[in-house]
Amino acid sequence: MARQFFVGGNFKMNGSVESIKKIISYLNDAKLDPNTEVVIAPPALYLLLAREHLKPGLEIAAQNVFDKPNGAFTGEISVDQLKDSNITWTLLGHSERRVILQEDDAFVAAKTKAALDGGIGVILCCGESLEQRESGKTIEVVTSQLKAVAEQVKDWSKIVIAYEPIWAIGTGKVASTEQAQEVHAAIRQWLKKELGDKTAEETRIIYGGSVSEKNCKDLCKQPDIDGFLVGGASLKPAFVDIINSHLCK
Ligand SMILES: O=C(CO)COP(=O)(O)O
Repeated sequence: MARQFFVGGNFKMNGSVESIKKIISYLNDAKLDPNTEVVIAPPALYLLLAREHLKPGLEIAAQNVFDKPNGAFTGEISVDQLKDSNITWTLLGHSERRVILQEDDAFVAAKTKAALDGGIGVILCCGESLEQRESGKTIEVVTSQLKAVAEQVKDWSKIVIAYEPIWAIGTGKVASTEQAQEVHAAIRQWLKKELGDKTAEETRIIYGGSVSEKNCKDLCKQPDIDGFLVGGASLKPAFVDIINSHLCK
């Protein structure tokens, strides 16, 4: 079974009511490849606005969710609150949260479990720093981030893995097609070993890190690259070209 191409737009802490409405109306009017699953992740404050305006068939992700069901957790959002707002996905484990907000593997795993248990799909981010890459630890780092989740979650059918090398995020320094394919293939190999053939065959592994309308066409031809998680370019009209890049696969 061919894996459906998946493109996520991570707006990070960018946008306003006006600019997000503009991006959404651009997406609503654009001719998008119907075979690509499209999910945008605006800041939490704009999730409902996005759901209200984005056309059906295009999905919305939170950028984070908490692992407790409700209660005294100031500043956090629960899985049930996402569901109540028709938000069907969440990003988790983004390197900006791992590094700046010091989220560790166990916390990312607990949140992944909570989201999946509640029926929310997870775009699970992993990736190495430049230092780790230069010391040959890329595969070890990425698989240990995934292993923490595999210890708590056996059913990966609602997980999309986003491989995002930290050194390529927001730097304009995209991983080469060979570098990206090598890590994606290693992740698939790891999935096969830890979770079996079916999970390895069916799990989407998408690439993130300075993806643009220029580099997406070569990247998407790689056999183990099943889509993209796009930061900066998801705020621009170029996002549509990235969504449609699959057409040239
Ligand atoms: O972090 C990213 C997506 O989650 C990638 O960001 P950029 O596309 O801006 O490099």
